[in-house]
Amino acid sequence: MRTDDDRPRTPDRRWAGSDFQDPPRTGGGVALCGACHAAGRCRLGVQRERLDDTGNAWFHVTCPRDQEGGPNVAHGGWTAAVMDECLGHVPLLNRTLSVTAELSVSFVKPVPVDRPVQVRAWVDRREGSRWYIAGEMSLLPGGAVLARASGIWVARDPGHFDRHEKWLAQQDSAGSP
Ligand SMILES: CCCCCCCC(=O)SCCNC(=O)CCNC(=O)[C@H](O)C(C)(C)COP(=O)(O)OP(=O)(O)OC[C@H]1O[C@@H](n2cnc3c(N)ncnc32)[C@H](O)[C@@H]1OP(=O)(O)O
Repeated sequence: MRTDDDRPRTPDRRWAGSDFQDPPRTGGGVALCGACHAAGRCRLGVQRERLDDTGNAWFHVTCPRDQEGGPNVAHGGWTAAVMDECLGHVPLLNRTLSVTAELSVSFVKPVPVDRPVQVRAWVDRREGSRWYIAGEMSLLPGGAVLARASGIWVARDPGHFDRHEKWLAQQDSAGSP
């Protein structure tokens, strides 16, 4: 029986001609990834983003109720995903496609659901193709820190995803071990 996993992979036309450096954005300036592009909104709840003159990127985020973990607080996976998303947008805001190579998250306080929080992200340093990026999530108003994150993003050329598709096809044609 054929399953979803067996379906031949066809080129994804949504990205045709895209260099991935200038993705579609919402009215709030939020860069949309593949599935969020289709949904027309950031499904993680990032509502606004901007880069200021000093190199800080600012994000307004609200944890959706369907990401609740404990009562009225976010699942930790949501917090990690949002930090990945926001920190990873810093190269994009500088017109550079990159992918997450490493991510470390400190969960300082539970994050309330259905309540706006703020994420600030900045570049600590750059070495070769590596961007060392850090950030923190804080409560609004007041600014109490809820989470901190840091990681390494590696700049990629637009052929990154095509090369991955070819690599995947090679893995599939190699068969089971
Ligand atoms: C809006 C549309 C855009 C969508 C963007 C979406 C972004 C994402 O979703 S990211 C998703 C999660 N991340 C991923 O999928 C990444 C998966 N990993 C990879 O693709 C590869 O391991 C990758 C690219 C990180 C490194 O590949 P690799 O073949 O090792 O690259 P290579 O050319 O040898 O190394 C490149 C650089 O990365 C460094 N590097 C590689 N891996 C790591 C690592 N884990 N930690 C730190 N540095 C690393 C190398 O030292 C090298 O540095 P330099 O250029 O300064 O010499």
